[in-house]
Amino acid sequence: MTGYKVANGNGTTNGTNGSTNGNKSAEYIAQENPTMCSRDCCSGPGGSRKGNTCTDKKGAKAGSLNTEKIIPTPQSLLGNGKILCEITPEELRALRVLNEDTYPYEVIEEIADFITKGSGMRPKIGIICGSGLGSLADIIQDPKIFEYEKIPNFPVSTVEGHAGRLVVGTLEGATVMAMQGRFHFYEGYPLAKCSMPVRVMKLCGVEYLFATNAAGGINPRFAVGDIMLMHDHVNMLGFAGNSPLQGPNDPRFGPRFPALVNSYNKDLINKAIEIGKAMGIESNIHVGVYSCLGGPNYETIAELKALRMMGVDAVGMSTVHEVITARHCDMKVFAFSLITNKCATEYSDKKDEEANHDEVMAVAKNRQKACCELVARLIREIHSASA
Ligand SMILES: O=P(O)(O)O[C@@H]1C[C@H](O)[C@@H](CO)O1
Ligand code: HPA
Repeated sequence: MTGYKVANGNGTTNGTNGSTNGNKSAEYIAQENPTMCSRDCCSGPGGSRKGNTCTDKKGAKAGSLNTEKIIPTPQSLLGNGKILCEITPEELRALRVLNEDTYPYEVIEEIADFITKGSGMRPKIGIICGSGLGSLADIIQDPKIFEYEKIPNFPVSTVEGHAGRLVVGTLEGATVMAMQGRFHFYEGYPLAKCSMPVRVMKLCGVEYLFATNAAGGINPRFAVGDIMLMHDHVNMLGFAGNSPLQGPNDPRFGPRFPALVNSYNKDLINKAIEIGKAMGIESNIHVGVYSCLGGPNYETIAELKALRMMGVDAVGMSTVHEVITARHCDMKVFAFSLITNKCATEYSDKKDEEANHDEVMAVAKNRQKACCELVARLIREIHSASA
């Protein structure tokens, strides 16, 4: 095979003829090597890293293990437009999707088909569970569960408090699908990939997006455990030239230049305020502006001061790109932040004023009952109004 050949186990570097080459530390090689395929399993020292399960070494002679390390290059995999290793067209397509920032309509359609056929449902309401709020999906009845890693072309969750499962079922009579685990920009995913599941929801039949998050309270009136109903956002990643809608626009999802005023459905906000009153938690319910930063670090005092001056009430690391994607494809949006920590806007040496993810998770756990009730009651209202 072809590839990029580097130092072998002796610390020496081999040229194409296998001899030591003092001038180069590594060089491009083009040769047939019957003992290795070009996949990970054979690229480690001594051949297979995954328990010698490789089946591509048909020509290998017993005892002829090659200790040279071959790092595949694009050129080594593609020769005259032909794939030189054994890879099926489906695997090749999956690799392409994995490497692209945006998902073609057809791939999203396939994922949606996989979910609607697998669950036998066309959900009407989509829920995205924020950090520590996975219990929003636990109250779904007759759940059909899809692990992210088993959904074709789906990313995987890497953050604690985000289980990585899609739960489809019914809640208060309505058909719902919930993401127990979202994708964040700081995990290394481009924004279009972070919010791709919203488009999957759309093609599954979802009309309403419920997006939830854990957030730091910047508004001094907010207390830990309060719920802020989002009525607007400041898209800091957008200020920096980043958008989930970047790249070619597919009009089957929505227009090139969508308007975002009135993104957060006023009827749903008003209904949620009424529900908060009925639950006896009206003093813990606020309406405000959320801003998403890239993370994963929490904000500096100067950043928090600046956000406050801009009119931001709560800060987090998600949701905005999901809302943009949902509005682009004309979904109705309801979103709230659970205030898991108060953000300091004055300098202090107090360690307990520093945000940390354990605290975020603990507060979310404590408040999950109230969050679940709010969501369930609002879904009941939507469902009964449409019945
Ligand atoms: O997924 P959300 O926005 O709820 O998670 C927040 C933001 C970070 O992922 C994490 C920080 O503690 O919680
Ligand atoms: N900042 C950003 N993201 C967060 C915070 C915070 O203070 N709390 C929970 N998620």
